[in-house]
Amino acid sequence: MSLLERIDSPADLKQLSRAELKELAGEIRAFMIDSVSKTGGHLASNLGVVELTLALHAVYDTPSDRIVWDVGHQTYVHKILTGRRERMHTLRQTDGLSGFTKREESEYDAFVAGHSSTSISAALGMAAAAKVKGEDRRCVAVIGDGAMSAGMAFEALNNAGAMDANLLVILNDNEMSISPNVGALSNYLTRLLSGRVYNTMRRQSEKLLSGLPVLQELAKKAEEHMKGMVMPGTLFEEFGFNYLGPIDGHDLDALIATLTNLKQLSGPQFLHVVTRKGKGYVPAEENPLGYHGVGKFDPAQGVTAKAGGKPSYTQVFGNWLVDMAAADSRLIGITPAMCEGSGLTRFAEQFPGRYYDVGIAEQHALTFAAGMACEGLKPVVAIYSTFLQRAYDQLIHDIALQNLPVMLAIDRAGLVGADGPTHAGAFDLSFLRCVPNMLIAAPSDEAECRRLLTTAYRHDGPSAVRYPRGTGPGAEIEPDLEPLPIGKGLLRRQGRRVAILAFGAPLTAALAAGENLDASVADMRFIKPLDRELIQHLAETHALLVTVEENAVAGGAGEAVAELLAELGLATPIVHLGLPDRFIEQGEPTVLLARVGLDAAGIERSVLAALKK
Ligand SMILES: Cc1ncc(C[n+]2csc(CCOP(=O)(O)OP(=O)(O)O)c2C)c(N)n1
Ligand SMILES: CC(=O)[C@@H](O)[C@H](O)COP(=O)(O)O
Ligand SMILES: [Mg+2]
Repeated sequence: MSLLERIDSPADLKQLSRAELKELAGEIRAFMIDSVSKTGGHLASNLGVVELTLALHAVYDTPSDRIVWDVGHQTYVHKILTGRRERMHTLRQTDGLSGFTKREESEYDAFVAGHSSTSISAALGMAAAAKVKGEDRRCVAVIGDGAMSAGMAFEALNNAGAMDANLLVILNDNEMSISPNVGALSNYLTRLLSGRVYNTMRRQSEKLLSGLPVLQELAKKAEEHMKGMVMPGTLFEEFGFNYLGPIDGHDLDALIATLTNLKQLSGPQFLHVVTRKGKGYVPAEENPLGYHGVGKFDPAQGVTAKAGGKPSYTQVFGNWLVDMAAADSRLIGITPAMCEGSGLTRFAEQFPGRYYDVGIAEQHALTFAAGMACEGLKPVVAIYSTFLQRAYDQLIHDIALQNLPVMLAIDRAGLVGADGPTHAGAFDLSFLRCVPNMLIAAPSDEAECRRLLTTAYRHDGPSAVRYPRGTGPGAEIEPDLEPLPIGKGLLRRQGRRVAILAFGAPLTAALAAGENLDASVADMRFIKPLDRELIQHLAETHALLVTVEENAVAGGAGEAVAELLAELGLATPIVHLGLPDRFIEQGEPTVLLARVGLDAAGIERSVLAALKK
């Protein structure tokens, strides 16, 4: 029996000798590489935190002590150690384990994550709650150097450093976000590690430590291991934390000794740990970006690039951006730390002077774009629907209120599959369409995507084009940069009695359902402004209208159509198909769409049920 097979909870871990823990780290890595190669997942980040996770569960008394993992994409080791090893083959699959932390899944998951930079706030809240309730527990936030760059992390540090909360923040510094980390904080951390700050600080720390017996002891231990040092860190000390580190995050002895000491200290503590993303699997160490999120792969071969096939919507956007940038020197491309995922790689290479990765900073990304737009430039912010949620006030207050020509290229609109509810783009149509001045479009295929991108870009005001993760139906893309008429849809199928109004990607399923039902089917293209004439015509010539969208029904495009019918005084019955009023778990996209009735069969069923009524 392997050591790993003996671990069903952190209590089992505490029975192991130090040598066994080290052996276990190797077993966990081998297990994870094998497991993730079959399920897909965030491999590199997890390989980097094996020792840190082991040390945390060996030292802290979980689940009573709270460990809050930032983003939650690096919690596979935590899952393996907390009774979920045997379900790891279901990770990110339909009805399987979540790829992130999830409170319903385990009492060891202290907080739900998926979006970054929330861990310090949440752990601080827990620490403050423990104090209010008179409970004795430690609260730990584990945050990556990428996640640390977000404003929210600094809001939390600002609050925590001035509070007497028993909070430990562990900065897991691997010099990577998804792509290489960017920004002044990242430069600062690099300087800290390079020793320039470190050496000066070390001299100061010797003085400072003379009055602190526990820290002195800790310093000695760390020195014994020749791996780590104790020193005050300028920035984090200024925020009111005791800063410790940097220590080697793959040295179990140093980690356990340090955490054991820190556990005894009260007040805000900050531990800087240095790890290597992808540690222990050479292809991932050499290419942490390529192994941040992987699909299934052969571990012996590593991840291989797939050639050919239909371009994804992301690629359609990326190609359009390069072409439009060549045509218009005012175009600026902005990403909040999602260069590859948003399809900006070619643009970044070809137009480095007009490309901005602003870090994990969605709010800043939008206001930064607004500033550029004020000066006559044409910013395009490439952003996932789910992360745009972070920047809502910036959209309203800094962009729409001033009617600035900032274009949002909203990727991952609708259900996203394996990432699940934290990453679903379920709400953008609802929260965008109530904002004055917005132009909002949703393409139903790749060719239309390119044309709607041009339409939105040429529009002199705020605009958004939303498109889904993955590929579309495979439409032939014209290379030109021709816009479409704003607020005009297209009747794609003339039928009888029933008119299906499709917004964006669901058009393909709507057309299939329309064939079987002999229904009219319209490709609406625009959510705002709506095609009033087309809707009025369809309402006057059909007995039933059915709207279809991959967005929450509540507040979505369908409700916009209903509002228009009411305004026009038309009483045509209308049915709204879209995402229901609950969060949709992760799974195979086709399965999920079928479950929410947005595949062809589901649309057909809903229409027939409505006709019966
Ligand atoms: C608000 C938000 N924006 C963007 C992302 C996408 N994202 C997920 S992980 C990640 C990089 C995080 O880097 P870091 O915290 O250093 O963790 P690492 O992957 O290096 O372990 C990004 C940008 C996100 N999850 N949440
Ligand atoms: C954890 C995180 O937020 C990202 O890594 C995300 O999982 C990427 O999603 P895509 O695979 O859709 O780019
Ligand atoms: Mg990192």
